Amino acid sequence: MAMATTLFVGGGNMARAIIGGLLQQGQAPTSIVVIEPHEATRLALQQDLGVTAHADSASLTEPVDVVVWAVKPQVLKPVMQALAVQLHSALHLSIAAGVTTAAMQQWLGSSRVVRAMPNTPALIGKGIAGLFANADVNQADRTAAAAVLQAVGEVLWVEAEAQLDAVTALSGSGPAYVFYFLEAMQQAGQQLGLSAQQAYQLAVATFEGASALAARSEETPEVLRQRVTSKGGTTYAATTTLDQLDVKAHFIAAMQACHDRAAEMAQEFGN
Ligand SMILES: NC(=O)C1=CN([C@@H]2O[C@H](COP(=O)(O)OP(=O)(O)OC[C@H]3O[C@@H](n4cnc5c(N)ncnc54)[C@H](OP(=O)(O)O)[C@@H]3O)[C@@H](O)[C@H]2O)C=CC1
Ligand SMILES: O=C(O)[C@@H]1CCC=N1
Repeated sequence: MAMATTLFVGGGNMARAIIGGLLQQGQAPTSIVVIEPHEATRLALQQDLGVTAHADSASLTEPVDVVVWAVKPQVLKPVMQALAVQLHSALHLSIAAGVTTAAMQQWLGSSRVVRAMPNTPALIGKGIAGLFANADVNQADRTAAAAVLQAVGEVLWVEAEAQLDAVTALSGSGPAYVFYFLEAMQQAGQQLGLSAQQAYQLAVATFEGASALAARSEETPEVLRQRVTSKGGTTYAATTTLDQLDVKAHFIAAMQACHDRAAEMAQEFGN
């Protein structure tokens, strides 16, 4: 029998991304088990990644060290409660948006709970995840939980649990804003006479280049923006239009809505 160390409950998009990272880091496929009710998803995980996937916990015979909870927040409570006794001795790492450590500790009857907010660039090892654990969680458990997410990118600990809702508004949902922006740039490029493919290539390369420049530069984004903006030139025409339309304020409002939804989900799915 394989010695299981990591169990994923829920084998969807995020679970798959993290499992891929763990395997790339050299974790043996035999040490990763997934519980996933959807048969096609189970088969894909087994065939593509070589991990074991069960339909439910009845077939779970392996000992489990770390459980990664990767189901939707809506179903987390009943799923956790159903498996709490069976997984009592494990360290629990939840990636579900909104749901608090206090609620999960209660459902699991365990204090060994770490909460994380990862993002989908984890799929290519370029994720960033916010992590939170309350004072009950010891250093060894914090390190073990962080190691799971470090397999797919950077990690950032926050001091207050509420800050995870801000992490959600920034980096958790953030990739969607970037893709939204790419869609807009592609659409504009086409309207301005480029092909869809040309516009997309230019937009993606611009995002990649500008992000890499920001990451390497010591300057603020404001200064970097000013360097693109020649006096009376084209960028100025674009950014003054953005300012006139109050795009920054609208963007901040969108992120506020994201943050507020995360906090609301804690009430909706955490009781
Ligand atoms: N996607 C993202 O960018 C991010 C997501 N998250 C969080 O990650 C979690 C998972 O999200 P994501 O991967 O996108 O969602 P998915 O819907 O892709 O994955 C969830 C999976 O859990 C399965 N599932 C449902 N019920 C059970 C059960 N009882 N036992 C085991 N598995 C079950 C679902 O199967 P079925 O489809 O058949 O219901 C599905 O395959 C969410 O809590 C979300 O808040 C966090 C950060 C970023
Ligand atoms: O949209 C969501 O609820 C999840 C959490 C962060 C990204 N996706």
